[in-house]
Amino acid sequence: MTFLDLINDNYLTLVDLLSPFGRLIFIPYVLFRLVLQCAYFRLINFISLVHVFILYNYNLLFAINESNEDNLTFTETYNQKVHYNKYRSFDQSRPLTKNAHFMFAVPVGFQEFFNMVWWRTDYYYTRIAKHAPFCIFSLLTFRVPKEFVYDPDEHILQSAANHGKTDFDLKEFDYGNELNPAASSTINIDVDNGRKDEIVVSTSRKNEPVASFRQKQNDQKYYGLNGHEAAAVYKSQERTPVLAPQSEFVPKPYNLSPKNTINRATKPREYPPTTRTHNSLIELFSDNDKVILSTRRKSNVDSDQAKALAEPASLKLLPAPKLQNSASNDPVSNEKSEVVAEIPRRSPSPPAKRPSSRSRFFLHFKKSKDMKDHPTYGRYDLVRQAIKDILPQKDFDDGSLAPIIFRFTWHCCATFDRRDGTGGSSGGTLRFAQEFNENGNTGLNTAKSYLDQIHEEFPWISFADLYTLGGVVAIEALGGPVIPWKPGRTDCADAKKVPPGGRLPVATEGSEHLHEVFQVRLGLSVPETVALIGGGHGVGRTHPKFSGFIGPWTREILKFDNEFFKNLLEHEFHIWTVPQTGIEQYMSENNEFMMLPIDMELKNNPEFRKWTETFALDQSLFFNYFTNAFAKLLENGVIRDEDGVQRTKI
Ligand code: HEM
Repeated sequence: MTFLDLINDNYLTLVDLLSPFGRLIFIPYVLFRLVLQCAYFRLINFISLVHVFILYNYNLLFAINESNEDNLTFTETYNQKVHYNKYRSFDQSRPLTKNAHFMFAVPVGFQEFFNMVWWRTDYYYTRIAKHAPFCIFSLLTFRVPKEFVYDPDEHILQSAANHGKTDFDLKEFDYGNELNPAASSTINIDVDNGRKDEIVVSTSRKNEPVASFRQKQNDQKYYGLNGHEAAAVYKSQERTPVLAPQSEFVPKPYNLSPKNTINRATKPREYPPTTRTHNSLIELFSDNDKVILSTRRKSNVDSDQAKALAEPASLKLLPAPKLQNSASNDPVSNEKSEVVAEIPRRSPSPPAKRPSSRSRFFLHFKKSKDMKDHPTYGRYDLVRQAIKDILPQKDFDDGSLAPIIFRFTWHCCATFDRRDGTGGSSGGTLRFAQEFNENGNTGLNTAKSYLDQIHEEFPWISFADLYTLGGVVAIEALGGPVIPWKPGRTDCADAKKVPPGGRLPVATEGSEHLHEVFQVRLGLSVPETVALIGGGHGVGRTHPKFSGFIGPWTREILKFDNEFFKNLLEHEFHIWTVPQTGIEQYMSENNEFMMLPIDMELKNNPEFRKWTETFALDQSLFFNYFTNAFAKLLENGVIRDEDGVQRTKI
C-alpha cells in the first residue's frame, strides 16, 4: 500500500457517498474551503503562502476522513470501533474529530474567530511539525497496517479456565463448516462438585454459528450466554484469525432534545474558559494513553495489586460500621452521620513498561496533548450538567431517562468479580458489543446512545467514568442521595478485557443466587444488597419487550424513596403470567405493582426481610446503606494511586 493508496482509501469514502451531482459540487466546495482557510490563516502566518497551501491540502484530506469517522461514531459505535482499530496501527494519534469540525466551520462572532485561529495554529503545528513527518516516515518504513482482528482464543480459554476447565481444547468440537454448519452440537464438561458446564453451538437465523458457554447447575439452572464466543468457535474451525462477527447491536437513533442541540446559525458556540486542572487529571490522561498502548500485555496486575483486588473493601465508607446496635443486634438509625468516602492509600504501582515501538512513543505525547487542549478538559461539572440536561425526554417511557441510565450504570458495575478482579466499571467495557449484547442488557441501548452522545461533546472523559457518573447524576435527579464519585477510571482499548458473560443477576433465581452475585462476587453485605435492589427497583419499570416482565414496582416511578419496601411488605403478591410473553412474575392483589421472583426473596427470606422491614420504616438509614453500597459498586475493581488516578492496566 502506498501513501496515495491510503489517502485514496480514506478520501474516497466520503466522495463515494455522494451522488454524481454531489461530486460535482464537492470539488468547488473543497476549493472554497481552501481559500477560506487560507484567508484566515494568512492573518497569522503571512511568511509562506505556499507552506499554507500545502498544509491545508494535507489537512483537508484528514479532516474529511475524520468527519466521516465521526459520522460512524454517531450512528454505529461498534462498527466505528472496528474501523478505528483497523487504522490504529497506522495512526493512533489522530486528533479528535470534534476538533476538525470545529476548525472547518465558519466562525460566529469575533471571539470565536479568534479562538479558531488559535486552535488551528496549534492544530497545524502539531499536524505538520510533529505528526506529518512521523506519519510519512512510518509509511515509508513500516509494513502495511494489519487488519484489525478479534482474536478470541485467549478469551475463550480464559472463560473456560474461569469456569473451572483448564484442559479446554477448542478442536474437540464438531462445528460443521461454513456451508453446512452444525445445526446444534453440545459438549458437556464435567466439572467437580456435580457442576456441568456445556458449550452449545447452534446456527443462527443468518446461518452463522453461534456459541454459548453455559454453566449448568442441578441440571436446570443456567448462567451465562456468551454470544461473542461465536467468533472463537468459528476461528477454531479454520485455525486462523477471523474478523469479529458483525455486531447485532443496532443503536437507537439519537433523539436530540432541542435543548441539547447547538444551532450554529443562531447561537454562537460558547466555550467555558479553559481550565488547567489538577495534576492528577493530567496524569489521568497520560495514563489513559499508556493503557491504550499496552493492550498486548498479558497481565499488568502484580501480586500486591491482585491481593488488594481480592479484598472486599477497596473503598471504606462511613458510617456503615456504626449502624448495628451491638446490644440488641438490631439495626438502628444514624441520621446525623454523614457519608464520607475514604479511599485507602496504596503503594505506587510498578512503572509502566516501555512502549514497544517508536511509533507508540511519539503517539503517546500526541494523544495526551489533544485531550488536554480540549476547551472543556477536566470540567466534570459540565459533564454532570450535560447528563442532567438529557434526562427529561417526554416521549420516552415515563418521561425521563433517569431510571434507564441508573440501570445502565448498575450493569456496568454488576459484572465485577472480586475473586479475580475482572469486570466492573473499570475499563468501560460495556461499550463493546460483546458485553453489551448480553441478554440481561436488553433495552439499555437508549441509555448507551445518550451517554455516548455526551462523550462526543466531552471526548476527554473516559467511558468508564462517564458510564458511572451517569447513574450518580440520575439518582440525584430522581431525588436520591448524593453518591460520592471520583473520576480516574481508564478505558481499555479493545474488547479483549470484556469479562466473561453471564454475570448479570437473573430475575427468576432465588436467595442462593443473590448471595452468589452480591456477597460472593460483588463483596456487599446483606443490608447493602437489600438497599441496592430496593433502591434500583424503587424507580422505573419493567418492559415486556426488554425483559418479558411488565409493570412498575412503585406508584411514584420517578422518585427515589423507600416505597419499594413498603409495597413489598404491605401488599399480598400472587404469581401471575405476563400475557404478552408467558413469563411468570408476581402481582399485587390490586394489580397495581409487580415484583420479580428475585425481589420476593427480600420478603420471603428472613435474612433479607429483616432489612426490608427496617428500610420500610427508616428512609434515611436506607439512603445511607444505598449510598455506601452504590459507591462501593462504582469503585469495585478500580485501583488508584495516592493521587486518585487508576494506575492498574485493565
Ligand atoms: C437481583 C438482581 C436484579 C435483577 C435480577 C434485576 C432485574 C431487572 C429487570 C428484569 C428489570 C426490568 C428491565 C426492563 O424490562 O426494562 C430491571 C429494571 C431495573 N433495574 Fe434491576 N435487577 C436487579 C438488581 C438491580 C439493582 C441492584 C439495581 C440498581 C442499583 C437495579 C436497577 C434497575 C432499574 C433502575 C430498573 C428500571 C429500568 C427502567 O425503568 O427502564 N436493578 N431490573
